Amino acid sequence: MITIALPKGRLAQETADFFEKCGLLNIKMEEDSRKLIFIDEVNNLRIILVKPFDVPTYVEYGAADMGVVGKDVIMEKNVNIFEILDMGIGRCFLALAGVKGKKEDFIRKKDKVIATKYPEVTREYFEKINHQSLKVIRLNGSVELAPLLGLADGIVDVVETGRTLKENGLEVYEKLFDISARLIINRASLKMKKDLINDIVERIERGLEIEGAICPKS
Ligand SMILES: Nc1ncnc2c1ncn2[C@@H]1O[C@H](COP(=O)(O)OP(=O)(O)OP(=O)(O)O)[C@@H](O)[C@H]1O
Ligand SMILES: O=P(O)(O)OC[C@H]1O[C@H](OP(=O)(O)OP(=O)(O)O)[C@H](O)[C@@H]1O
Repeated sequence: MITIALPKGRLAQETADFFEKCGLLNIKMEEDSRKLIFIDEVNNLRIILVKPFDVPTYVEYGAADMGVVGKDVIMEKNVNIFEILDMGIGRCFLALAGVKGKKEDFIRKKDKVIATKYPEVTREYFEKINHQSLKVIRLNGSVELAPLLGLADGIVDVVETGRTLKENGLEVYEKLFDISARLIINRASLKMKKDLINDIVERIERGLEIEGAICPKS
């Protein structure tokens, strides 16, 4: 049996629909259900629902053989997993943003404070551009409030339509990375359950109508 960790939240429905389309989900997951674990006897699959930031943890430790998670989370958590496929869903981008019209002030400021759900990605980015004095404040959501209330000079956050930034008087200063949901695999499972995993990956690839990017043969 293969255990797949799917993210609760905004990616949940799209991922479940996609798996269904690939013939990989022969069970009904009621939207208002509180169940976190589902068995698909037909496909010999166990589906677990976890918080997006916990998907890589379940996969890294082998509690799940595979999982679906945003590239933003993979970058932030820096876990030892195998990222096999871009599923092309949950498209958005990570951006550095701040108060509209204040980008030049932001650039000139020496001791910058950035609020974000992605402290690691943020530190790495500012290191890469050789910015010396940075304070990162970790928030869990509504990050756009931080520059408005003087908590931070800017934010690093996910942008999809740009509506949240716009409605709060902010703008993108710099686009950092394109994001989409990825299929990730536990490294041991990749070896021990190679055939079962290859079968799932192939079905997903067929669903994506792409070729290549299959499990390494070793
Ligand atoms: N507009 C968007 N805002 C945030 N994430 C998005 C958006 N569009 C796509 N995504 C992707 O969806 C994933 C899950 O987003 P979601 O908002 O459900 O999780 P979360 O904010 O990490 O969870 P929680 O609300 O529990 O903190 C993100 O990691 C990202 O890859
Ligand atoms: O560009 P947009 O289409 O407006 O989407 C981006 C917004 O969506 C996410 O927030 P979410 O709704 O997950 O709420 P949160 O602030 O609690 O993270 C993200 O953190 C942005 O705030």
